[in-house]
Amino acid sequence: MTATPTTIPSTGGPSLPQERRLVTEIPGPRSRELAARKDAAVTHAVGTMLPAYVVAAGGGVLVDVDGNSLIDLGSGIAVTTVGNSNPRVAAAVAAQAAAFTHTCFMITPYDGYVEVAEALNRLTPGDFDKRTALFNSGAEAVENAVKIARVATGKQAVVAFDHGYHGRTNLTMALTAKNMPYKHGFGPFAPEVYRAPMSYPFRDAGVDGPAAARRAIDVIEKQVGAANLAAVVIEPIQGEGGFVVPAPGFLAALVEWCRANDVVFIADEVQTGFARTGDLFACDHEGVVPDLIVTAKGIAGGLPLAAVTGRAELMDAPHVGGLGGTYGGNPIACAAALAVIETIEADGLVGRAREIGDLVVDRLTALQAADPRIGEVRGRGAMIAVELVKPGTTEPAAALAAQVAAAAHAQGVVVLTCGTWGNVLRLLPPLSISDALLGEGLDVLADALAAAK
Ligand SMILES: Cc1ncc(COP(=O)(O)O)c(CNCCCC(=O)O)c1O
Repeated sequence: MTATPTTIPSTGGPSLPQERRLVTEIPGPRSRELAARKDAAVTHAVGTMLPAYVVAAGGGVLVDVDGNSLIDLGSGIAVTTVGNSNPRVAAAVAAQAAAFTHTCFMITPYDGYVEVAEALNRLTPGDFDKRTALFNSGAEAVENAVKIARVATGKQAVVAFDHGYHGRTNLTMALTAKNMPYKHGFGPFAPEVYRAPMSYPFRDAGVDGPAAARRAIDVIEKQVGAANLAAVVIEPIQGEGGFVVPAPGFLAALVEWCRANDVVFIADEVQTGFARTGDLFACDHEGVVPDLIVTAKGIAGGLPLAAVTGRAELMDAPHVGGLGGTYGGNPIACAAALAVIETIEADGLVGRAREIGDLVVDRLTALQAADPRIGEVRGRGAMIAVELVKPGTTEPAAALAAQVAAAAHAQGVVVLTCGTWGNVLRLLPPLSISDALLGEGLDVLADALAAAK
């Protein structure tokens, strides 16, 4: 193993030097050695976007085994929203780990699970009686939201949307739109899952929200039938599908139709939840109140936790023992979640997400004015995307997006892509990032775009 560089920190959090520092090429020699070991030990089916192996993280940086300090514009896919190794989260995790690590809530319960449920019932949209169930991953929570809706309505069909993403389990693959890399070869998929057209303003040529909702409802009524439909599952802003923000009024019109037809409206806020979009939940932006809301990712600052929260009469529809799992609501993850919620409230992170969004959109919109390859800058809060196209068209430019992302990675900026066509650069910085570091990351991105052919 290559000699350990002197600048390897053992502690993360906001005390890490908030700088972009390249001491080797990215990835460096120690990362490359680890990547070789990964290839010999881990299936290649689990890919890695940027094989710079991390040793510490915090604020807005990731430090790798070679001593490089990278600007983090990905937050581990919208997870470390309050900052990696956030001090409150780290302390809560350490204290809980020292007390007990697991009992299985279904066997001998503990207060952390109840406190998280109480917080979610209080914080999620809707001023009605709610209940919560905790799980481990977003996909698991989406699966259980569908189980709940099916029992509550006595109906089986589920509708998801074009460009939607909901997970990698069998049912959530059926709900997910994009074949590669999520679904290819893994069928057959769960039955009774149908797809409706999404409101995608950049590609909708002037179809407004209500009209897009009528278009979707027409497909649902003709191809599924409300009498057969248990639930509609939708991301208020689609994540993996390209940060697609539906036109105003689309979600509200869908909710209204669901309410009138005994269809459960499930908001998948796995990627948009917990202050990411400049509201505590993306549904809050338009006053949309889902019947069930699925949360994960940002909920626990990196600890695996997910939740289904919703109307008590729906959540209590399954029989006792019908929901659960060994680890659901793990006590350490619950301790992390309570610290995350405290941090979001104490540090005003909803407002910080809006500040970040304004800063990012201003910079990217200025770039767009001079670069016709930028088809659209969109998103809300600290969930902003750039859709890249062939100049003057809406034709996706996936190779350009990949080239820009790779160039940014080489310069020590971690940026992700997404989108049905892979042509969307997405920015998901931790809300703990400084304006200066965020601005430097955007400078690198701008230079990478300018240099890309
Ligand atoms: C809206 C929405 N619902 C559900 C999920 C699934 O959450 P899990 O915790 O990954 O199961 C996601 C996860 N998104 C990132 C997946 C990355 C990948 O697997 O390549 C999401 O964004």
